[in-house]
Amino acid sequence: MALNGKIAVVTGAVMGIGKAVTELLLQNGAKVALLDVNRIAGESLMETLKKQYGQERTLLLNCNVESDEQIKAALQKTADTFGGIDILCNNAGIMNESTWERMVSINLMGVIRVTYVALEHMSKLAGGRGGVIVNTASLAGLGPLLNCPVYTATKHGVIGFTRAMADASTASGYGIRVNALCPSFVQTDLFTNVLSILRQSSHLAAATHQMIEKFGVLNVSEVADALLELVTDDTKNGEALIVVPNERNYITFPSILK
Ligand SMILES: NC(=O)c1ccc[n+]([C@@H]2O[C@H](COP(=O)([O-])OP(=O)(O)OC[C@H]3O[C@@H](n4cnc5c(N)ncnc54)[C@H](O)[C@@H]3O)[C@@H](O)[C@H]2O)c1
Ligand SMILES: CCCCC[C@H](O)/C=C/C=C\C/C=C\C/C=C\CCCC(=O)O
Repeated sequence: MALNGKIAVVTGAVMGIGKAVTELLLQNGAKVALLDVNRIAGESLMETLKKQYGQERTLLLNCNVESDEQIKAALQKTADTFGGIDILCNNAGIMNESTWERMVSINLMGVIRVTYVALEHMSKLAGGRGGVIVNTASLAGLGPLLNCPVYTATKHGVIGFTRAMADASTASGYGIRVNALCPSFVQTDLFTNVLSILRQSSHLAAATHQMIEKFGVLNVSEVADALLELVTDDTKNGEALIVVPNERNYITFPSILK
């Protein structure tokens, strides 16, 4: 898919990975609706983006992915303003094991909520043009992050949802590819904040630090580049792309159900 003139929605768009993805989509000619709950960072980012990419290519929408009402309003506003939706990046996510129900609601249910509303705009069966959805999962969607069992579960859930939606799309003719991105640790506020909690606590801290040493820490632009591959490569559907420093790999899943 060539990106020039395409219309993208990014959730969790104003910080970290979402911000880098937004900037890369804009650099490649797309228009981007930025959905986020952080109004202050959002408004400050919009000032910069409008100066750099013009007044008409970005839209900041206050949208909590826990709210169906806000999601519906945000996607309708995007479609009305830009003329449809071609690309959805489900990226909003948190890591907080002590408020784990909220984490499930954002990390997994948020992806499901936004996807179902987006289908009404994107699916060829609903009058849309088709397109592509990329879900930011994690390497923790493919194996355990030992002191984050619920986070691990949400990301496994995102990968399962991604693969089932990809197969459903092919079988039903939605015209939408659906893929998951699985980065290892990434240098963002989420990572820094969680590390500071980790330092104060936990007999599992040493094991986690070993994992961080083993995998290394990505910068956000490496992650955004990998996400762009999943958006632009029309052969990719139902894929989970692992991203670690200096390396990307597509997962081969067992073929029990095929
Ligand atoms: N940082 C990492 O090490 C890492 C690694 C792999 C995957 N991920 C995943 O990448 C995604 C982005 O993480 P990040 O590290 O950039 O985090 P971040 O905290 O830097 O940015 C997250 C963004 O999401 C927004 N957000 C949070 N809750 C929201 C909600 N309910 N509705 C809408 N927006 C909301 C925040 O305001 C923020 O702008 C998450 O899904 C995370 O699980 C992160
Ligand atoms: C090899 C798996 C890589 C997973 C990356 C994951 O998506 C993001 C991780 C970000 C930071 C993780 C660092 C340490 C986690 C350890 C403890 C966190 C405790 C958090 C809590 O109790 O809420």
